Amino acid sequence: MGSSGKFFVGGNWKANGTKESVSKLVSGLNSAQFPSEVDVIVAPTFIHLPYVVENIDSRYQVSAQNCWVGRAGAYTGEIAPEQLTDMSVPWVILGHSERRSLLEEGNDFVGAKAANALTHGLKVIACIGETLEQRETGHMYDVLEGQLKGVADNVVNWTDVVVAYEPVWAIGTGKVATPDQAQEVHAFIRKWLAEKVSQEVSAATRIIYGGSVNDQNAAELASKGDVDGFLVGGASLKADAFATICNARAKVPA
Ligand SMILES: O=C[C@H](O)COP(=O)(O)O
Repeated sequence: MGSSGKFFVGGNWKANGTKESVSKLVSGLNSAQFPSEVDVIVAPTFIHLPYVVENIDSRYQVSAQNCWVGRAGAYTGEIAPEQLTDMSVPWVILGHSERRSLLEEGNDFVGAKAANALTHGLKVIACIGETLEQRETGHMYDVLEGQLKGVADNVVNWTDVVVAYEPVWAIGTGKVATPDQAQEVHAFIRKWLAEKVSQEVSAATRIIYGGSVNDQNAAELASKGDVDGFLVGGASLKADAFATICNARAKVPA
């Protein structure tokens, strides 16, 4: 059973884009068609956020890809949540596996960042996911539980939290999880939320899938009951492909 919320598609642009390519992408997205029953979020780099906030049409919501764990202040190179809300950026992606592995962000740190972001009025896309080695050695569910616990130990109100399941082995590799693999883990996450947080949070929280989602595979993944949307990397840099993914729930796979 999926969440009671709207289907959700996020585009994580990662460290991609130039003034020229971002302008072309925004204009392509402004011409794209998708149903109003889908929440569509785009997450440019910090440096491109003001341009995107100013120029993308109001059907889209804008997200940062990270924020600081505390208030604004003497934290060189960081951006605090209240600075994002001041710039009309309502969302932030936290705990992406690239930050967990490259910057050694741990479960509790990600949870603390999520709590801080929520306190300052941001909505949070909280990412979790296992590596191939963790999956193949039977540690997948322990890893996912630890990551979920990091969020649950810190976050009190889940209303503005979306959980993104992104198996590390599927990110940017072209090796998408099968619809059944995604459904199995999403169902596990929903059950965990019901048991460890509350039935209400489990029923209302959107659990989205990320990892090599594209315009060819999105509809079949979206047909799974517990897949409430996607977090898209590479394919979100192409307006046409991204628009197709935004329409995935409406399509019946062949
Ligand atoms: O945040 C998005 C994910 O890392 C997925 O990236 P990808 O679609 O390029 O595999």
